[in-house]
Amino acid sequence: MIRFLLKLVESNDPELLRRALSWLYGFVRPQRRPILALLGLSLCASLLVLAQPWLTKTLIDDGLLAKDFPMLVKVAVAMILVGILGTLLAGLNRYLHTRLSGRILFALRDDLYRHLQQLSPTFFGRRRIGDLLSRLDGDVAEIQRFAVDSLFSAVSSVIGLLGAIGLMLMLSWQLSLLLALLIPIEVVWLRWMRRKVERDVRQLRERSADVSSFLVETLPAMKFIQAAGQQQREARRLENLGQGYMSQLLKLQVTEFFTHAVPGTLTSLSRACAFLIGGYWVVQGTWQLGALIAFSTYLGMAVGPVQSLLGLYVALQRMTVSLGRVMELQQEPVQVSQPAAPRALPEGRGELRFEDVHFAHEQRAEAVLRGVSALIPAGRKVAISGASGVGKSTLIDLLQRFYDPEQGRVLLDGVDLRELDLFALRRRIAVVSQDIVLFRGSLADNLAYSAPEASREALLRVAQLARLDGLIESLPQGLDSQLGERGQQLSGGQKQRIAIARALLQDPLILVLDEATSQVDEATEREMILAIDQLFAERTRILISHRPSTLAQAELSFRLEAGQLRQLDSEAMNHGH
Ligand SMILES: Nc1ncnc2c1ncn2[C@@H]1O[C@H](COP(=O)(O)OP(=O)(O)OP(=O)(O)O)[C@@H](O)[C@H]1O
Repeated sequence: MIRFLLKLVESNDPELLRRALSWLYGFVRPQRRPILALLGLSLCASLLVLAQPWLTKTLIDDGLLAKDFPMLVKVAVAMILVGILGTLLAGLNRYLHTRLSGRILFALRDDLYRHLQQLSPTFFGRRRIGDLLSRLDGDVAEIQRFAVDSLFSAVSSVIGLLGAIGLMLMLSWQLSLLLALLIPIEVVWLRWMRRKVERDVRQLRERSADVSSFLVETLPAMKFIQAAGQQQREARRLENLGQGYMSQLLKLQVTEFFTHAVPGTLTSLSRACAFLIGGYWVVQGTWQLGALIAFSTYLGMAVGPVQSLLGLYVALQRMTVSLGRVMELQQEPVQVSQPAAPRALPEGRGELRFEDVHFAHEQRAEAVLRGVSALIPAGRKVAISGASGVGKSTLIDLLQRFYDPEQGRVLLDGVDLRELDLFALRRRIAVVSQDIVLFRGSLADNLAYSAPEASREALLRVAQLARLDGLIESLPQGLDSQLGERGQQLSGGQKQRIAIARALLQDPLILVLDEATSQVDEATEREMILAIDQLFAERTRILISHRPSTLAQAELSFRLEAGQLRQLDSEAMNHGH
């Protein structure tokens, strides 16, 4: 099957297409039995459809024209039964078909989403969310439509075509020669139009991704846009994007119109020919009226499948475009993955060692970390300072294995992070960073995000440690109050305190506060850090801040400068930075 499809599609990269098709086949394969059952049903439905014109012919020639009333009644009853059975089968087919295609669609999307879940922040930084959305949504649906719908459409078309041709030959082989003229012309035409359709479809998908990207970017930033007074500009941008989409859509409509119009016109012409020639024979008395009517119906029925088979050819191109876009995501390499034989976290207390760590972000000329070597002893409170953009957060990203060092290693209690169980590692390193993620849901849900099993008491305790009691009291339903989209109704400091409480609940081995208290007043910050120190006296704590008062509380101080981490002696600490 895959080899057959590969032959049909001319691709610039047959190897990629082969991989894409076998990826796709992986989702169709588990559904073999429902597919076979449905194919059986489709076969019955197609045969019933083929039976109708033959019954009409019998009704006219053997009943009406032969003036045989009992025959007329028999054929009429048969027609009613065939009609009812056909309707029932169509309904059942539709239901089972929707169920099958839904299953395949969700399996495809789940697989893709799981893959995206393993990709690095660099990938998400590079990609527009709207574009990802349109690939996960529109393109995946397009593939699923093809994988399921086209299969059935192909089968019923082939049966319809062969059945119709067979019956036409039985009625009149001479008139059937019309098909020998009609079908090749259609095939040549549709093959020629194929490339244009493919190109237009890809462009349309890209225009549609532009619109979703625009909405995804601007809706959350509405307050900023209003404050900057740029509503007009954004409205105009949407208008332009809409026009871009519209003109591409119209272009595709025109291309598709011509793709179908030529075969459609040819069909009407050949049916007219059949009526002229066949009609002449009926008038001459060499052919029966019922046979002529049945023939012309079969001619229409034969051309339909040819069109839909060739339409499938166009749909196949469309699907290849979508498959290409989806495969781009599916093939995106996972930079950081779970080791083949992950080691459990060592029993130590959280000693960190950086050994000659080098790291450069993708597409940046200069490395941010150029030989970082440092020992962060277990159970200590350590400050890391450094100019903005020098790479402090990047260092923490390496600690959580969002990236791996290009050279050198990071060790936790003497074990290279790359050997450890990735999930256990991330679970035991809690990082409160500058970007705080809050989901729609209650305050309690948000606090317990990384530790969903946490008890109510534990939630209240961490909330108190993070000085959230005031906020909880002021909310109408306390811990169970809804936070709203991305916590927009909260102050910056409140969001930071929620993030800290959430990290505490994770019971980390290493707690990193990366500018985590920058929006909290100094007195509250001191209280919180004191509370954390009491709770985690034995754990490693890393504070990253630009605020001297925060840094002054640390037992050890490091400064990141020129890609290297330097330990400051206490004198340097006292003189500030
Ligand atoms: N995903 C990324 N892709 C490319 N470059 C990046 C990426 N993330 C960060 N950088 C770059 O790496 C450098 C270090 O960034 P990082 O966020 O680690 O700095 P920082 O010291 O934490 O800064 P700040 O104190 O302002 O938070 C910056 O020049 C930044 O532009």
